[in-house]
Amino acid sequence: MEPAKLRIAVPNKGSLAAAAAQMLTEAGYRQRADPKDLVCHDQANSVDFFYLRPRDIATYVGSGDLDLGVTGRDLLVDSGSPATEVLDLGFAPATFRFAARPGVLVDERDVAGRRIATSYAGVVGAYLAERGLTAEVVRLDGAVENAVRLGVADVIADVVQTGTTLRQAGLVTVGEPILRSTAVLIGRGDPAAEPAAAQLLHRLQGVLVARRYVMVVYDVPVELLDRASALTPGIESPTVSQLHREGWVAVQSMVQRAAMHRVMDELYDLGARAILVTDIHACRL
Ligand SMILES: Nc1ncnc2c1ncn2[C@@H]1O[C@H](COP(=O)(O)OP(=O)(O)OP(=O)(O)O)[C@@H](O)[C@H]1O
Ligand SMILES: O=P(O)(O)OC[C@H]1O[C@H](OP(=O)(O)OP(=O)(O)O)[C@H](O)[C@@H]1O
Ligand SMILES: [Mg+2]
Repeated sequence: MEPAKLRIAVPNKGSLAAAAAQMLTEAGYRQRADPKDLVCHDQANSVDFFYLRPRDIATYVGSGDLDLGVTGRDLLVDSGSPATEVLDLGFAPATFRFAARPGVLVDERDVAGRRIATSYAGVVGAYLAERGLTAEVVRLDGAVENAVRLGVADVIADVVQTGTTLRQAGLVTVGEPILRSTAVLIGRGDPAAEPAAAQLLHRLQGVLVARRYVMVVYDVPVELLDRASALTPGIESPTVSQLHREGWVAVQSMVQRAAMHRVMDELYDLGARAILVTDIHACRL
């Protein structure tokens, strides 16, 4: 068997794993059938996928042993690896923040001199160093919200998504997030220089656009076409086709999913009819 042209790290479990595999599947790549598999060969695309702990992915990509990887921005920063962010994949959004018992800290600078529990010692260390603050960093593997209750630390620095875990532990966030994270594709150097990597990048960008946009089709009297087009300018320009009915045209255009209902209301109020919205399964702009 010929060696694969591209070797990619994918999270094997945790918050990123299912969404990463889903996105790669939508981009046309083969993913493992069994969640215990360590490797998946995608022969058709000449790609090998390696399933690794998300925390280790930046290490493999930074060393050049793997070409690309999917991980969290916070994990990339924490690793100190020379790997860099290639594409924001949008899923698994989370903030990374300080938290303590209510009233203990007024702002972020008050973490100085405290014991800070975290499983992201790299992120916290860099934050303190940048601001010239000193504090004792207590490294833990997880469930750090318990550290205050158990007396190991005064402050925690951890991933916050819904805030439920913090509330349960009786902690409140302090100041602005230390960083905002999402899942990212990481690489080394210029990944687009390698054709197989450039293709993966294009396919993932296509998935992101397909998720962000819907296709809107509607009929409108020709004298309202300019105003309707202004509501649905699309990415390039809307497609306009002749209708059999005299004086009417059909218009087709990509619209941001988040704006879809507002745009439909505005089109209807303008006089457009038969407004249909469909999902985009894949695209290449
Ligand atoms: N609610 C969340 N909890 C933890 N991580 C989250 C959450 N939402 C998004 N993430 C992101 O997922 C990544 C952490 O994933 P990881 O698999 O290491 O942790 P996990 O889901 O807590 O799994 P585990 O702790 O079981 O190893 C980080 O990039 C983090 O920002
Ligand atoms: O703001 P929330 O929606 O509550 O999510 C954030 C919490 O979820 C994660 O913990 P996880 O369950 O992964 O356990 P861990 O600390 O052992 O990793 C993370 O470390 C926070 O504790
Ligand atoms: Mg966790």
